[in-house]
Amino acid sequence: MVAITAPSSIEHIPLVRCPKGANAGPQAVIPCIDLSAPGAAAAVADACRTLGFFKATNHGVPAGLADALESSAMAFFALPHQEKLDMSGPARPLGYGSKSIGSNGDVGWLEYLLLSAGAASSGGAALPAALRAAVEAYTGAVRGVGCRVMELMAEGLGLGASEEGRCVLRRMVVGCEGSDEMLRVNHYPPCLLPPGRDRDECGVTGFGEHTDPQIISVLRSNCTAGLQILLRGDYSSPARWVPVPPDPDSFFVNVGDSLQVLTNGRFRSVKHRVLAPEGEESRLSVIYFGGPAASQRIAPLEQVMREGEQSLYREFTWGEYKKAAYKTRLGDNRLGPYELQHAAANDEAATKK
Ligand SMILES: O=C(O)CCC(=O)C(=O)O
Ligand SMILES: [Fe+2]
Repeated sequence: MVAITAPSSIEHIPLVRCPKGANAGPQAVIPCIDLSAPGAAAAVADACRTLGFFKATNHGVPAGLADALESSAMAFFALPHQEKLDMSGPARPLGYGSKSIGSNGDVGWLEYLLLSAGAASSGGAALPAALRAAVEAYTGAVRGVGCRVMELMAEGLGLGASEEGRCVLRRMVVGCEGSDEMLRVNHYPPCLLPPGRDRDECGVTGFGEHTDPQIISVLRSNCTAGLQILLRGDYSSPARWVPVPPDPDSFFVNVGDSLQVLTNGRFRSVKHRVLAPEGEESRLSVIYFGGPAASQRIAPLEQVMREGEQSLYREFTWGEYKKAAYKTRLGDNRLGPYELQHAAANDEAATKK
């Protein structure tokens, strides 16, 4: 990625270009899972193993909740810069941020609000009343989707026989004292690169590539495209970025790094990024991040481990991981320092069975 000069018609910030990569190779099919269908748990587990990402339909959240949040968020983002800052404070990390993501030099073509979303949270107390009310109502509903998804994940991992097993993931996030739920509202204004040789091949980075560190993320956006996920490569094909067609009526679920560790690598966190919109319309996305309490130990769940299987990760607490994540760049492999070299031994043990 290369920093370039912004066109004079838009505010002068360092733009980061990235190859669009969207048209190379066949279109990827994003798994689309009806959360209320009989085979949902198996389909969720399959999507989490292969892509770490899927689209969830039949989720039961009334469209009005997302619409209300979208319109009150757009009204907020239309306010003068200083007013937005005064109302929510600068993102440290919670608050209003513009163009810079985190404190380590990552930039993107967006502005955002990052709010604590715990059941007892008073995040965003000084925000406009309509926005606060919309955030609260939406958070309650999307938390419900997260709960359903985490139960299906557990069931798909084979833990559904007992109440304890089925709820093991959900209970780390919802109804657990001190859990770390957050809501992020991202606004990407349109941004067209100046005419040039490679405008067709390159876009402007809205949100640079990364994995989400939590257990799960549940995303909903308006109709404006931009989100892409990285399809992992294998011996026969290289990794490639594929666009995720927007669908405001559905939610998109990401496996986060912590879930990758909790499942000892069975579920894989998905690398994703956003390209800034090039048409007339802004992209507005809202992401619910389900993270556990700071003291929660993140290590493979005993119930998922086969006999003799070794952990692929050195264990950590969510508090430690989050602190370490804030010190890294967006695109860094944050799990790297925790990886242990047991994959080959586990593969061998599995084939002997
Ligand atoms: O805005 C989007 O569509 C995705 C943003 C994202 O990945 C994030 O906020 O973690
Ligand atoms: Fe993300």
